[in-house]
Amino acid sequence: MSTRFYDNIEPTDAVPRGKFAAIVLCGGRSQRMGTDKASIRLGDETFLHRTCRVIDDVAAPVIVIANPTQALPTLPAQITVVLDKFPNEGPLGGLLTGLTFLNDQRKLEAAETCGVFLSGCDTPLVNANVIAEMQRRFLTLEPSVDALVVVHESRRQPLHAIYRRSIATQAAASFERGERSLQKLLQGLNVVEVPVSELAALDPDLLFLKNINTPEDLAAARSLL
Ligand SMILES: Nc1nc2c(ncn2[C@@H]2O[C@H](COP(=O)(O)OP(=O)(O)OP(=O)(O)O)[C@@H](O)[C@H]2O)c(=O)[nH]1
Repeated sequence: MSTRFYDNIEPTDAVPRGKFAAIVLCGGRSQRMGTDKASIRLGDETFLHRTCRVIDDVAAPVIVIANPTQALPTLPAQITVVLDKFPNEGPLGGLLTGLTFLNDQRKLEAAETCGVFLSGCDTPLVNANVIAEMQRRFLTLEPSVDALVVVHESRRQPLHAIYRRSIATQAAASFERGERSLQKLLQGLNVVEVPVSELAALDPDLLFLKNINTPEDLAAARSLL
């Protein structure tokens, strides 16, 4: 389906709370790290706590999709934990679990939600200003656009993206076809890309994209704090 680059626009007013929900994925095997990334500490907080705290500033509700066998660290009280329906099947199954939950839960503010920000828990230097800028842009897009995705070094970042709630159908179809890749899902969606250069003024070192997957990545991230 079509892809176009987003034309730069001026930021508008603050985005009303409740317009955007968020899904934070924290299952997975953490094989490269050798220990569950969700519970690793960065400064005073665990990865998962920090990620949720920052995203909670700009999205509600924030849903954590966890593996049923996972021992989760303490989280801010307002964060909802949902068990992954497809544990260890990868991020697409986690996204599908989260979207299904949001679409089913009428009690949640999600009824008014137009978009869902998706993140892993292993980018704990995520930046609320960057997400808010993406939200402002998302609100200006036509309803036919399914997702707004950051592009860094020519690669889409599906775990730093806003998806329309309605793409649960496409996510389910992709999953049922046996696909497990968010990149593959994006190929079938109407995507608007945000070149990372357009967000760099808000986070010049692009810390928001720093994926911490290995002990070496962790040492580098800790040296920044
Ligand atoms: N809920 C859920 N989250 C997942 C799953 N697989 C990966 N994630 C999360 O998605 C993000 C990206 O995961 P990856 O780094 O690609 O994989 P990983 O399993 O965490 O790590 P490796 O085993 O080292 O590849 C991380 O925040 C993971 O916690 C899954 O099956 N379910």
